[in-house]
Parts: sequence; structure tokens; C-alpha cells
Amino acid sequence: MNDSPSPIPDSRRVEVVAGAITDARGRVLLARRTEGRDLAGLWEFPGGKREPGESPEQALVRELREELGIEVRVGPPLIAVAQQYPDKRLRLDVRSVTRWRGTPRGHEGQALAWVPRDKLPGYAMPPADQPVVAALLQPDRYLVTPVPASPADDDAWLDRLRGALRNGVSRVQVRLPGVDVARRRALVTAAAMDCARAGAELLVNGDAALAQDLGLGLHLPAAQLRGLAERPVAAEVPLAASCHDAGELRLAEAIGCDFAVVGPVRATPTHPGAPGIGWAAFEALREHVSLPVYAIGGLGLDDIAQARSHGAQGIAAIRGLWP
Ligand SMILES: Nc1nc2c([nH]c(=O)n2[C@H]2C[C@H](O)[C@@H](COP(=O)(O)OP(=O)(O)OP(=O)(O)O)O2)c(=O)[nH]1
Repeated sequence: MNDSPSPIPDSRRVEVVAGAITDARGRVLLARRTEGRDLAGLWEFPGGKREPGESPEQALVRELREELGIEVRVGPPLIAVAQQYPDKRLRLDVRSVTRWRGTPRGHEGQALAWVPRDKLPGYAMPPADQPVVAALLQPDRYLVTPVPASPADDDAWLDRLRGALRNGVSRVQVRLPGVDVARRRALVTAAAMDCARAGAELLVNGDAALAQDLGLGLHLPAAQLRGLAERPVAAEVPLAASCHDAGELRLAEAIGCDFAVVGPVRATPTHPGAPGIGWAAFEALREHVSLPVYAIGGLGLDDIAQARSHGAQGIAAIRGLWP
């Protein structure tokens, strides 16, 4: 599928800064957009448009004073999401806020709700907010396993997987190209037990039958994704896809993928000769969908903050996450 050029000119770019305001019980403050405004009735993170000459921090302090009557200390960046809307290109820059003075009230007549984190997906929100909610709830790293060189290495491979789980990985794609069916099944079964014990999610790369059989998630290579018109596994199991262009991302969203992976952002030994697309191209692709999207290609833990600043859920990696 080809990338269609964006129909929205750069002059329609709108910079918005908002707060993920979180109280001591971990609840997040949402505000409901009032009637007569764009996206009326949807819930959002309080904030608003940056004015000329304002830094994001200054804009957020002003907006939250005007809208909620509180004086905030702006915390670290959570994620900045570029998103295409029918009439504009939005960039929603969300900052964590855990410290403020005063009690938030809807000074513009907007309803407010303190929402426990796990209840956030139940609130209808604008498209740019879906990746923000995912950034609050889902892992910022996605391990893709390397292939054990020979059957003699399978035990060591499982040891390394356990090491990765101990290091905090909680979303894993088992990718075993060239490994025969029986050995693949044995490795995936053993890996699934370790992941379950660690509370981690496991997705099998490219083998829908095996995923279905073992009740595991499925990760679709782009070539498989392109042949699908509907979700190939039950709604209860995780589904993800590797995508390289806007058409593949839209298809991944349309068939109900939970998240996608886009890259290579940098050149990597796994794909010799393929140059990295860079962060600007990653961000431009991401804005076509509201799925959480991991960046892949030569990335490691040190790249997570930069990935988030370009709208990524986080990083996906083989070497960067394998101990
Ligand atoms: N504050 C905030 N705005 C959001 C979020 N998600 C999202 O798509 N937006 C959009 C809605 C608006 O188009 C824009 C924020 O501008 P604003 O709050 O100053 O809204 P407004 O009604 O004055 O703007 P508009 O109707 O003229 O677009 O960003 C969010 O979580 N928080």
C-alpha cells in the first residue's frame, strides 16, 4: 500500500499542551469538552493551545490556572502525539503533573472526573488521546527475541528470556524464523510459562495456528497483515503488527490490532542495507492512526524518552532488551 500525501497543510498545525494530573491514589483528572466546541462531549486531559512566545510549561501553567483554578508545578514529559484530524494537524504534548496548589474545579463549566488509571479506556476521548492513555497503562518496551543458533542453545535462550523478564520486560514477541514446527512449539510453550509467571504478555510472530492453540497473542509480519480483512484471533488475546507505511498502519487499526511496530528508525544489523527512516518520518507515519506504536531499529532503553517525544509508545528491540 502507498502512503497518501497528507491532505492537511502545515499551516493547520495546532500545538496543544495538556496535563496528566495524577493524585496520591493514582487517579487521573479528565475534563469533559463543553457543548459548542470542537469534539464536544469527549473527555480530555486538561490543557489547551500554546500561545505565541509561550514555552509548553508556561502554556500549561496558564491553561490549568484558567480552566481549573490551580497552580501547578509541571512535571516530566509523558508523550507528545502528532495526530491528523479532518481539519488540522494536532500535536498534543502531555506533561505529568503530580504537584499543585488549590482544588481543581471546572471554571469553564466543564465536568471533571478523577479516574482510576485502569478505567481510562472506558472514557470516550479524542483520537490523539488514545496513545496518551496507552502511555499511562502499557509497557514502554517490547522485546523481540533473537533466534537460538541451534537446539543446543535452547536452554540458554530460555535463561536469557528469564533474565529479560527480571529486568522488567513485560511484553514479549517470540520470533523464531527458520526454527522447525516441533521445536518452535516447545520453545513457545516454555516461554509462555515463564511469561505467565512474570505477569508478562507473549505474542507469537507469524504463527496464528500456534497462537490460537496455546491461547497466546499474535504478532503479524507486514506481509501477513496485508492479506487480512479481519482480526485473525479472538478479541481477548493481544494482536500486533509490523508496519512500514500509512496504509499498513491504517489496516492494522482497522482489523483491531492493539498496537503496531514501525521502523527501522536507525540502521540495524538485522536488516543490512536498509537505512533508518529517522524520527521525523516515524512521527509523520504515526499521526495517521491512534494506535500505540513502538519504534524499532537500533534502539535501546536510552532511547525511550526520545521515542515518547515523537509519539511512540516506547521502543521495540532485540539486542537492546536481550541480556
Ligand atoms: N486540552 C486538550 N485538548 C485536546 C486533547 N485531545 C485533543 O484532541 N485535543 C484537541 C481539542 C482541540 O482541538 C485542541 C485544544 O484546544 P483548546 O482546548 O484550546 O480548544 P478550543 O475548543 O478552544 O479549540 P477549537 O475548538 O478551536 O479547536 O486540542 C486533550 O487531551 N486535551
